[in-house]
Amino acid sequence: MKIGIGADHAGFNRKTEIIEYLTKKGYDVVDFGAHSVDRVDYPDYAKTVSEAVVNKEVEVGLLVCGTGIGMSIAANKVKGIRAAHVFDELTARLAREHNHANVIAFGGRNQTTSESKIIVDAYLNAHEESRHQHRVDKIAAIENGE
Ligand SMILES: O=C(CO)[C@H](O)[C@H](O)[C@H](O)COP(=O)(O)O
Repeated sequence: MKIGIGADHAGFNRKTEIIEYLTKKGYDVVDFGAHSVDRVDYPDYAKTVSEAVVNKEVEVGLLVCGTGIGMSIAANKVKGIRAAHVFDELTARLAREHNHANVIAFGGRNQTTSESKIIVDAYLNAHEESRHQHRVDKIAAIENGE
């Protein structure tokens, strides 16, 4: 699976750890920056990763900022993105199963590395449940102004 990942300065170190973790597991991880802890703006990275998901350059996106909130808000402005702000194993799993989230956002400042790894594993190992498709379709209808 090809995964896109992005972070701001607050998520940079966690991004680095997650890239190493996922690469060792055999995932193909594309790093969309940031590339240092220099202060940057999270919407720039949310946009880049989200566009890569929509354009099918990657299958899913992972976004890390301080809390995950800003990244999720920004990512959801990109048409076709269902970004979930997740904070534990359950929310990460259900984001995929129920909400068909194609992006997850989480915090580099409010959780530990091992908690982030649990979140990422839960999301990547989960599968979209077809019984929720009609609800996801209704989200798309809202996005399309229907
Ligand atoms: O905006 C955020 C979450 O909603 C992110 O956590 C940012 O990383 C955070 O706002 C950055 O804050 P800083 O004080 O500029 O480091």
